[in-house]
Amino acid sequence: MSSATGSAWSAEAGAGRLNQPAADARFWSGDYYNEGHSHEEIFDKVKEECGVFGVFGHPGASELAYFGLHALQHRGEESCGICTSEEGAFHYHRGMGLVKEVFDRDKLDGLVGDRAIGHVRYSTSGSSKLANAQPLVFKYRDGDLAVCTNGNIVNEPVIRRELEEQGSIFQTSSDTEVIAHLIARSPKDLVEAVKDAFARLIGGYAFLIMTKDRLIAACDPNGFRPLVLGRIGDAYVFASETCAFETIGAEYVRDVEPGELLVLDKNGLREERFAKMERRAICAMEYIYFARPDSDIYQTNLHSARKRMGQKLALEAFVDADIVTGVPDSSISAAIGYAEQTGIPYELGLIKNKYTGRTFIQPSQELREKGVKMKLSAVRRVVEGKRVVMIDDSIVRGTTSLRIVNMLREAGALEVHVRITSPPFMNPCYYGIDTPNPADLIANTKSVEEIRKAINADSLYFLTKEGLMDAVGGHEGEKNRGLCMSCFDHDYPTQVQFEQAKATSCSCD
Ligand SMILES: O=P(O)(O)OC[C@H]1O[C@H](OP(=O)(O)OP(=O)(O)O)[C@H](O)[C@@H]1O
Ligand SMILES: NC(=O)CC[C@H](N)C(=O)O
Ligand code: SF4
Ligand SMILES: [Mg+2]
Repeated sequence: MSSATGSAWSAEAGAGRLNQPAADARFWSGDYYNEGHSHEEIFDKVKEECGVFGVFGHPGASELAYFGLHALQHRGEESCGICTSEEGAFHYHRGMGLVKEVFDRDKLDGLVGDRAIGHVRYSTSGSSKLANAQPLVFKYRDGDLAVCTNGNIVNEPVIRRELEEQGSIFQTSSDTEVIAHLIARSPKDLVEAVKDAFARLIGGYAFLIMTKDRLIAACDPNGFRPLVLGRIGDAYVFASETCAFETIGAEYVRDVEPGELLVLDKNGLREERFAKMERRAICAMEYIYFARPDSDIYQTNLHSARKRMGQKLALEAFVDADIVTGVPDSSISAAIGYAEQTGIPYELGLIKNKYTGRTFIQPSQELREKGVKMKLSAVRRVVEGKRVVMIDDSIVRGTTSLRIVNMLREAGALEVHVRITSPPFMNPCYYGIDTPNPADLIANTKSVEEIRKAINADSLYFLTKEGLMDAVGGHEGEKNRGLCMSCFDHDYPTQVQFEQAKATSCSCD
């Protein structure tokens, strides 16, 4: 095993151990809180996205949606909703919070019908409020229409403005609403109207659309967001991730292809297209971080892919150490891979408190100042006196790494070497991930050596794009072998400048 040298994405401390005070001393002193910043702002980072779930032809549609959404909860915790259809009559319930908080037996019993679409949300377009919770439900000339999406429509501000100028009145500030308007205004048959509407969109999205007699699923022409089709008995199901199928006992059939439109009605399943596949650009962060390890994307299991990322990291940046530890939960798989490849034992050096949600009540000022300790703790007896390799999936603002490195040192680690299973995250995402302001992305303003110093690590290494692509498997013969990596390389697969119009075109929140 050789150690990597000369990579633009690696840095090592000079001779001797780093014992400088935490670079982010204001965090530790509690200044941010004292200045009135909320916990959410302080901990603001790349947020997950959204999850969609659909059922067609099952008497227990709302229950399946409930369990499916519960399995997809990691994709969005702000709000959720389920809309069912019973012979053309729609029933729906939406609320702010987690699936288990928003729904109970009574609510589910009220959601009758043999078809449903459901959603868990992290907002990317339009603020986090009930009006923007999905599925969005409308009445149009042919009856009820419900829509939900995972993703982001880059040119939504332009379409919204155009529609407003033609008289449309929007009920929400969500980008998802434009598709409903485009469909409703078209004189064509539903499927043709939906195809025309999608043809107008630029961005990354996985949509589910339900009308009185149809359920339609569609993915953008680049395939940024995952969407899978499954079967349970005679019924069809759709989900953002296959883990939802495991939960409800459905069988995976296939992934929905970029530019594809699947239509379910009384005649069964029809496979159509609204666009030819553009460059395939599946979100690399799905493989690195967002999706659950027990899910598969294009039949690649996420735990296995992450393990390979860890193995690649070991090959690219070996460091002599006593133990390898992963930052729970998302980096455990990669840490196992790094340990397997190097022969350095994998240890549980860090523990995550599973009861820490995003919106926990802030207790005393003293505890708030040590906020991170509510989420993660170092296992002193495991790390004390050890040289530790710490694997994480990403460094966004750098706050997590800094806190964890310092926590490991406080627990007695002799050295802390940080290995990251993604390239430096330096550009914003326009395709359904809520990223901090580019100026707050640490890799946007700092070199790898500067980041290493800022997070107080003995060495730091980011997996190369090539290592990442090999680990994922990719799709031979296509540019980037089928992954979007724009947040690492700024090579956006679609136009993105519309996004900038947002601030000026839409005054709503
Ligand atoms: O550099 P930062 O801005 O701190 O962000 C990076 C961290 O954020 C994510 O973890 P997070 O704590 O959000 O959740 P997780 O428990 O799902 O990994 C990610 O896994 C990194 O650990
Ligand atoms: N994270 C997402 O996929 C968000 C979907 C949609 N853009 C919204 O904000 O509601
Ligand atoms: S820019 Fe990054 S987070 Fe956004 S879709 Fe591409 S890889 Fe995923
Ligand atoms: Mg993490």
